[in-house]
Amino acid sequence: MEKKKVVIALGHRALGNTLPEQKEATKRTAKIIAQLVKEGAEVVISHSNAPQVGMIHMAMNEFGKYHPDYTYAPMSVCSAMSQGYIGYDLQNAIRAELMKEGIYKPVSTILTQVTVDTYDEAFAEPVKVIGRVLNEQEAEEEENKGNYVTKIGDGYRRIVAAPKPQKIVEIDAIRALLDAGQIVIACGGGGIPVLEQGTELKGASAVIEKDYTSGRLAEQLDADELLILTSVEKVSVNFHKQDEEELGEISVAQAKEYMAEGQFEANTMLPKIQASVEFVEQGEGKKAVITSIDKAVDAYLGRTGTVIC
Ligand SMILES: Nc1ncnc2c1ncn2[C@@H]1O[C@H](COP(=O)(O)OP(=O)(O)O)[C@@H](O)[C@H]1O
Ligand SMILES: NC(=O)OP(=O)(O)O
Repeated sequence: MEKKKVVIALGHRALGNTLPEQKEATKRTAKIIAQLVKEGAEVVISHSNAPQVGMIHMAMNEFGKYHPDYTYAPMSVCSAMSQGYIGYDLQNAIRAELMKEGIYKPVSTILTQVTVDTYDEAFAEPVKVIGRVLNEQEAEEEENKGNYVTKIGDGYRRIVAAPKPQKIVEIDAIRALLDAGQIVIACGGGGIPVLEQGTELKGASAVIEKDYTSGRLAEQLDADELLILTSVEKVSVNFHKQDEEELGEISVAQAKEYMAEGQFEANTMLPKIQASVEFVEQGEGKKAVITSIDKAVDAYLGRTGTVIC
């Protein structure tokens, strides 16, 4: 059995949107992670957090209404809470599945901070959708608080800045655990965004795109593979058009051509392709795979998914 160092990026489908959904979804996801471990994958897991961070932010602000000395809950604090909440469900579910398989491996969640650039242009143009669908009145209330919203379909969603990840502050701790044969959940929700100010790290009002951070994590751990688990088995060109075509194995050059043609939707598929390309360009033999959570094991074994290498 081939041992491979794999960074797994879990999307919405692997986690669900609400508390009960997350409890169930993480159990299903944990079974898949345990299968990957059985197949020889040494895994570090990162994950989405947009629904959860939005929910936490809303709950914190609701709580504040009843406390006169309450201050606005910073997005960075909500990101930290989302890492703890998702990590808690995920690490327990993975631990249980590994035990069922007779595998002993400690599983832990590392609260991970990721630096961003104060001058990142993303701060001027919020695009990252978080939280649940809002009605018109709720959207107006958010705007009155100084938050941003966008109309999607019949409703509204909150949007925040999504600056690019720079340094993963806790990378040495993540690497030490991985090297010790342990399973690590890290960089959840793209990492808690922080600004470096001298010796201090100051929380930034943003949510980092987890696909970009996952790519950065895979680079810094010198992983063999970046496995992005989303809701489609394969990436398509001409997506949702009559001549839609699913992609199997493509080269970095092909991926770049498709990106230049605008084949991938910004803020959903484009970050996955971009992160894959940047990771694969790091060195000989690196591979990025994009597939659905349900097909993860097949894709890991080379039987499906869109592979960029
Ligand atoms: N070219 C494309 N090929 C396949 N899926 C695409 C494409 N462009 C956009 N998508 C959409 O991207 C979605 C995955 O992105 P997103 O929901 O942000 O993922 P996740 O939460 O899993 O990270 C798919 O469900 C699909 O609807
Ligand atoms: N932080 C992040 O990228 O979350 P989503 O994948 O849920 O948008």
